Amino acid sequence: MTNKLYDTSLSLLTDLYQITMAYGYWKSKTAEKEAVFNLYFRKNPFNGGFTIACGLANVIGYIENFGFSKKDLRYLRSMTGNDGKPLFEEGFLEYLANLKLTCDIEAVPEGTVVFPNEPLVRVRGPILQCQLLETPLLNLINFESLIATKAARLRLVADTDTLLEFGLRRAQGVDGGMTASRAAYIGGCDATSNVLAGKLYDVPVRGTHAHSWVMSFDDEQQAFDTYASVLPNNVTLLVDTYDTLQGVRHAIETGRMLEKRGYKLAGIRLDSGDLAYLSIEARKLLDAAGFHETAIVASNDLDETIINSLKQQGAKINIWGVGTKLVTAFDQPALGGVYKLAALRNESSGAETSDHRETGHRVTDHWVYKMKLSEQAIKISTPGIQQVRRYRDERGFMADMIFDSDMNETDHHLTNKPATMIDPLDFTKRRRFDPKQAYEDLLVPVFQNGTCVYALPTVHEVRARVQTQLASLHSGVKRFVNPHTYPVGLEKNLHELKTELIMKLREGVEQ
Ligand SMILES: Nc1ncnc2c1ncn2[C@@H]1O[C@H](COP(=O)(O)OP(=O)(O)OP(=O)(O)O)[C@@H](O)[C@H]1O
Ligand SMILES: O=P(O)(O)OC[C@H]1O[C@H](OP(=O)(O)OP(=O)(O)O)[C@H](O)[C@@H]1O
Ligand SMILES: O=C(O)c1cccnc1
Repeated sequence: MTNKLYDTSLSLLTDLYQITMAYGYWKSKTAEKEAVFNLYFRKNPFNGGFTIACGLANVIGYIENFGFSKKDLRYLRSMTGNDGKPLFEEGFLEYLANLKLTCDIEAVPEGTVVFPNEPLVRVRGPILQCQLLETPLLNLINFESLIATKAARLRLVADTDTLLEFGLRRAQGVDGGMTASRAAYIGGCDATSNVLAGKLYDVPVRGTHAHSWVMSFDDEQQAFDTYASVLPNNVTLLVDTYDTLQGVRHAIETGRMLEKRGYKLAGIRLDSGDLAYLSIEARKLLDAAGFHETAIVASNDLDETIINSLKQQGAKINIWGVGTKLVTAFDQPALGGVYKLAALRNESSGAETSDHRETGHRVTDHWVYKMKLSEQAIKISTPGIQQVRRYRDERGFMADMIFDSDMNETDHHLTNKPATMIDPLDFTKRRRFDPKQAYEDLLVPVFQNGTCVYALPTVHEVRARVQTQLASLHSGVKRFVNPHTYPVGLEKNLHELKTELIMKLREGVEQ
């Protein structure tokens, strides 16, 4: 289990409207009505072609600790409406005091490559409970997935070089720093400078030293020698405080002293100036002095574009330290994940309900399917108890098909007959998948009836998963400029259900 940063209950970490809606459900006696919500995003971040799912471990921690404490309830009791009277009645607060989550939750494992419109989390349970989870789930999944994706992009350009996350000082607050360090490691960083992330999340911790160390001595050589004497087994010297190449010469002197003592100069760090030119010149000096194994670390407002450019310029950099632009997801500060109601339990037994007749849907099953209309096609939600089937062949991932795992006909269809996937942008484009085609269903059970049934992988296993997932992805999807769109579509029955529902809802609006 992931260690907790906070020991207090986080059940009030939600938007007020979730609690007022919960009150509404309780008051109108619909709190227990079974609902299904899907969490998904609509666009890959950073104009990229993929996203890395991340944040599930913290979601599990949040849910396992869910509960309204006495202090939470006291606060809710103190809340008032426009008339100055209490917002919530006592019976509701008692209900919250005894509330235990009983939801079923399915989710895509952390470290999985995911794409727009695919459910990353599916929550099924009493609507009041599902509703209370909306904001925290989005908060936890959006940010970590964003940072894991940024780190994965950095890893793609850094290739086999070492990648260090240095962002804590520029991160958005304590939790922004903590979760960013975890997600950055998962996405592909090798270590963080954040010591608490090391302790709580088992992320490896690394670091060099700051300019202040050099500035606190009368001269740079003395600063380097003293540092090396104190920590001979961890010497990476920051060489740009005064004159970078002179700093490299001083570092070489310190390296000679270290070698006499049986240690090595692990590295030098460049933090300003032309990093291509300076790294090439520094490498020449180090090599000429026999320090072939001394690494060159670079930092200074780096991101994947600058690293790419530096590599193209032939920079001799082995280790990249990336802070601000990684942990703040500088060029896109949020992933726009949303959480939408997709179905409600059909409580009228047996026969079709009027809702079903309205949708014209031919399956007389357990659900009343729900969707949100919008003028913008991208904002129309997809109904259904969604699952994602990822087909693959020997070359890697082929396509992802979103289907309704509760439609009996569909299940039968999927297991025994070729499945048809419809391109959301052009309904005439269809792909057929043989039932024997290798596949993996992405959503796995995480909570059943409120109990965690998921064996959480270690952060190291999740990090390794990112790399195997990316290796299965076509290089065109991974390129940064105009990436190829990975095929994601709706299974035919789900597509037809969605189309019928849109038509019916539009007719209803026109009348
Ligand atoms: N050869 C290069 N090609 C592309 N970008 C580079 C190159 N060298 C450095 N950069 C990047 O250019 C940006 C500005 O670098 P510069 O050294 O001018 O920074 P600075 O912050 O002004 O310097 P200082 O830290 O001394 O104030 C940084 O993001 C840095 O990573
Ligand atoms: O540049 P980032 O990607 O955010 O990486 C972290 C930065 O933090 C440190 O700088 P410091 O706080 O000392 O400031 P300065 O180097 O900009 O003066 C370090 O020297 C890096 O430059
Ligand atoms: O260890 C480092 O070099 C470091 C740590 C934090 C920020 N910048 C650099």
